[in-house]
Amino acid sequence: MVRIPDMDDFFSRRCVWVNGPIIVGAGPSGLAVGACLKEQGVPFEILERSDCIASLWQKRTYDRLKLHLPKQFCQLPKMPFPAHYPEYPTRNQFIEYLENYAKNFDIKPRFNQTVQSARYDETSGLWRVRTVGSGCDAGNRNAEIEYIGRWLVVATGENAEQVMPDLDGLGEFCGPVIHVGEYKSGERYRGKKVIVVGCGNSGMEVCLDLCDNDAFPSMVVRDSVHVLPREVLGKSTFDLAVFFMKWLPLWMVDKIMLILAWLVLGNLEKLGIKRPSMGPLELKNVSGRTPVLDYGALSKIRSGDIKVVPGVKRFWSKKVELVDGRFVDIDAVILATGYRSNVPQWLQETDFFTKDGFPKGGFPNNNWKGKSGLYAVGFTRRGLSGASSDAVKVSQDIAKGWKEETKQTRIGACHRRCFSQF
Ligand SMILES: Cc1cc2nc3c(=O)[nH]c(=O)nc-3n(C[C@H](O)[C@H](O)[C@H](O)COP(=O)(O)OP(=O)(O)OC[C@H]3O[C@@H](n4cnc5c(N)ncnc54)[C@H](O)[C@@H]3O)c2cc1C
Ligand SMILES: NC(=O)C1=CN([C@@H]2O[C@H](COP(=O)(O)OP(=O)(O)OC[C@H]3O[C@@H](n4cnc5c(N)ncnc54)[C@H](OP(=O)(O)O)[C@@H]3O)[C@@H](O)[C@H]2O)C=CC1
Ligand SMILES: O=C(O)C(=O)Cc1c[nH]c2ccccc12
Repeated sequence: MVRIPDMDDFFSRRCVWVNGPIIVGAGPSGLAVGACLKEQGVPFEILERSDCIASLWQKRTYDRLKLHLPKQFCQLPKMPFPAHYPEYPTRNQFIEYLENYAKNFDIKPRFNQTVQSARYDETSGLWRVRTVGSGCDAGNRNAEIEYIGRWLVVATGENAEQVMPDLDGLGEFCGPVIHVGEYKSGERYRGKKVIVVGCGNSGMEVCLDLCDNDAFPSMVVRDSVHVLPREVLGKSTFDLAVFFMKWLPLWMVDKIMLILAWLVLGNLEKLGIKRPSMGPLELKNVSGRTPVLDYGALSKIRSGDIKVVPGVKRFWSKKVELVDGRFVDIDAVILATGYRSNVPQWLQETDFFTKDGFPKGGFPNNNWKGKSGLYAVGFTRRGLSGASSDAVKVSQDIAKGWKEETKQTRIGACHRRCFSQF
């Protein structure tokens, strides 16, 4: 990377030339592309808004979190998990693995660099990526830098921003309100009545954690949700789904999943949990809604320790009014209302990315490659295994282009040297 002093512009924004791809995000996706590029000898720069790698995992996940999928579906390319890791590594083990991954491939992201805009300059054929310094480093804070390069890899993730729904009356509620991204453990909720809005994997597990800490959770199920057993006869449900998908069409695998769920978990409608009309895998494909893998929340629902309630009508200072007209006294609110991509906030491009911040086309089509050197990694709705497969494809494609361009530059330089002799 070369700093070009005479390109500092009128507002003294530094410009930095990147001889290779500019990667936005140092989560598992960004690290995986980095590792694959290193192997091919392609230089790159990773820009990360936080002050550490995998900030989602380090800063926005709760203490008891483990990977929901068996480890073979969660490892990144070219470096397996250590053999002593359990089938479902803990959050700390996963972070340790990622730290070692970065160290092993000598990946050094530029931290505290929030990408604010990225646009393709047709005239020069280059991407111009503007960052603003963030974090506590006073020298760096608010400093603007423009990174310029031939390729741009979007690796900011499907979960870049917390979804904070505009719930009626929430401003009038007197107690604490947090998004689940801020939740660490149920300790501070001991003895408290807590409403958890949302019943995805986060909402379910937080309710379980609240029970384990002697709190009294009510979980909002506003519509319907697919709950599947984590394992069937000691075999991971996800593993089974992947196995069946090799031989059978999706709708048939969905039917099998539902039969297995019914056999292991029984009929959930009695518990106030309706299933969507679409099957779990099809729904994940179409809308991104991940089926909940049951970690023990269902038995707490059965025992009445977790109350299932319908949608929220509005909040009052110390209670919540539900759509069925009931009022429930509450001390705290946890919004487990999901996440969204932030790509539309900074990427000035509408050909490849939709307004939801996902690449067009959808998995397994070519949703990793756009035009003019633009790429996406980690938007397949297939978790870490999808990110890994994207990273391999993207790095190979970029390496091909990079080698081609450097060869041409060398030939150009050679021509210039030859001509200069005359
Ligand atoms: C609680 C939770 C548990 C999960 N468990 C699993 C699991 O067990 N198995 C599985 O396969 N998947 C799981 N997932 C899915 C998750 O998406 C992946 O695990 C993984 O984190 C995706 O990696 P990523 O690099 O694409 O995105 P992220 O991990 O979100 O990383 C993106 C990075 O980009 C940075 N960034 C964002 N915007 C900007 C910007 N404008 N400028 C600079 N940097 C920016 C972020 O700070 C972040 O560090 C889980 C998700 C959550 C929320
Ligand atoms: N260990 C693991 O592997 C874990 C993995 N994860 C993953 O992280 C990702 C995010 O999960 P999660 O945080 O649960 O988010 P999800 O997007 O999966 O779930 C969000 C939930 O909030 C509900 N919701 C959204 N807005 C409202 C509203 N206004 N009123 C009422 N309910 C609302 C949704 O309901 P509706 O469906 O009706 O829109 C849904 O139930 C997922 O991919 C998940 O699999 C999360 C936790 C643990
Ligand atoms: O946790 C996520 O977000 C994932 O995408 C991984 C995942 C967990 N459970 C699943 C069920 C179907 C497809 C992906 C997942």
